[in-house]
Amino acid sequence: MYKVLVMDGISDMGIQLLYDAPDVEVEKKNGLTEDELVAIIPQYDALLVRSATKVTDRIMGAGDKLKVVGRAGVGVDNIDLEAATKRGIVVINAPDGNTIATCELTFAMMMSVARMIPQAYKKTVGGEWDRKTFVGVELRNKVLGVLGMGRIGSEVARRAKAFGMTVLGYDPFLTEERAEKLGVKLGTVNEICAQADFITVHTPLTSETRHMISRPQFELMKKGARIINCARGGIIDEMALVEAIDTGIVAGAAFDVFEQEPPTADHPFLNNPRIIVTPHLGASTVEAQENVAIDVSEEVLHILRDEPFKNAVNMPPVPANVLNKIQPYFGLGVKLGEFLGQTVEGAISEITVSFSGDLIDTDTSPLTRHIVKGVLSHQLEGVNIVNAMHLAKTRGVNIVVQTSAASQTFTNLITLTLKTKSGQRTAAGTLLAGYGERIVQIDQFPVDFAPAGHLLLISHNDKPGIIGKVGTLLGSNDVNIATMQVGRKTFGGSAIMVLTTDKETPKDVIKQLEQLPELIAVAELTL
Ligand SMILES: NC(=O)c1ccc[n+]([C@@H]2O[C@H](COP(=O)([O-])OP(=O)(O)OC[C@H]3O[C@@H](n4cnc5c(N)ncnc54)[C@H](O)[C@@H]3O)[C@@H](O)[C@H]2O)c1
Ligand SMILES: O=C(O)CC[C@@H](O)C(=O)O
Repeated sequence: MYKVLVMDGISDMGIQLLYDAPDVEVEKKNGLTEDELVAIIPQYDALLVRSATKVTDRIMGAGDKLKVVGRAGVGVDNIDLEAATKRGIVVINAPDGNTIATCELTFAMMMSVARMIPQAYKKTVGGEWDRKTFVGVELRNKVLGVLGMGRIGSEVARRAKAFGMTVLGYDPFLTEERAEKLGVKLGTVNEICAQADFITVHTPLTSETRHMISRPQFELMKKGARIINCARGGIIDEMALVEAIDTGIVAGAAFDVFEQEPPTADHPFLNNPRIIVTPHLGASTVEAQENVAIDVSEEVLHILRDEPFKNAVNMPPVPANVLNKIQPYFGLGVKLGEFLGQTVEGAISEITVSFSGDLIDTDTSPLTRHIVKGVLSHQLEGVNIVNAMHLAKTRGVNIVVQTSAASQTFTNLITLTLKTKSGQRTAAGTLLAGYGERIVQIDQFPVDFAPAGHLLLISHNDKPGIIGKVGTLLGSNDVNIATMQVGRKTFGGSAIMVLTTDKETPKDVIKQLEQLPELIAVAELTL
């Protein structure tokens, strides 16, 4: 008999499947502390949670029989994935079940912010009959900017069209064909900020999306813009928003999520008459809670019964013989993917991986998953080696895997090419005895550096003095260069420079570098 512990008030209707299973015993509990969970978890084979329970390393460490942790929802920020993977515990989520609920909350928020419904309600029930203060705006003929056009963003865009809005969208994975199908015009974040009357965000919270709307973006906005965040706290800079309201740029905002949840009593959103708030209710509908609970229950049963499953967000076991051979390359594969993934702009349409040397006569698919994970990790939340291929496929990214008989120079070589609308970029990496992971080629240029830390990738014209100029500019801005690699094909032609710096290069220093006449492009990467 498998024992399943269900926390956080997950829908009973949704887990009926588990109650009905002859080989499962279900127990429901709420509000346990970490210590209490650590004490009881050894009895259970599966743990189901929403977002309230933090599934920590300690809890999983105590879960002697624990095979699976199920998250009834999308975000797995409350589960220590690394700890689960380390212990062979499968973590599953339910990515589709709350899309409509969150999309509809976004619309409710957009209409509420347009018509100030919560503020009007508060005054009316307080005994005031104030019809002058609450003159709102219509959605029809307005421009809606949608940042993040995945499951929820696409549904929001569809509904906005029905309201007669023009929709501008931005998503690094949105191709023109898909945008056209959705009736969405593509734009950059800054273009959208400058043109939209309403802006809604639907991205994960990543290092790239944290504060993607901050003071510079607010400064671009039309007077009277309205902002909605039903995705994750931190995508919009909360303090910059309050400032933009105070200076009259933003007319209103609606937030379901906060940088810190719950927000403290003195949070500036809580007493601002232009900001309406809800306590992370995006997924809180009867239907969504049932959907996510059904999805997660089905998967938990598959995993407990050793049947195939699909929504794992962490690592599956790899056969020992394959693992022994290819495990040493996993780190290189991820780094190579992360490196090249950060150098391309726009939607990736094809990822080509070519293995040569020692890597040709083994099953490289787990290694390919690591590489694809690395490529996608800057754009997508929760991407890992279990779901990387699936995510690439659902976003229309074609994956080509090739082997080439031998590498003339290296005993092993992984060559990665990413194709986008604006062209393609290639990088190759090798595991070098005594030196570890090295990137040895970028496009047509031979290089040799360790893919780690803060990097500056500079394309430039091979002119005397350029290295000195870059070095002086960085040095005078207190950016210390740890290593430097220069690659060129011909004297005086185009060339590439890869610098490792001891700290992140500030954005204004990048701008100064870009102004050097010999420089073609500068990219700042962190690995
Ligand atoms: N408020 C709630 O209760 C609630 C409920 C469900 C989901 N969510 C959150 O909503 C967000 C969207 O969920 P989803 O199911 O649509 O996810 P999704 O993965 O389907 O879509 C996210 C999209 O963001 C895009 N993206 C990544 N980086 C970007 C960037 N820098 N700029 C623009 N776009 C970028 C991705 O390409 C992807 O298409 C997530 O943060 C999720 O955790 C909140
Ligand atoms: O369980 C919840 O209510 C949170 C839902 C949401 O944030 C998610 O990521 O799915």
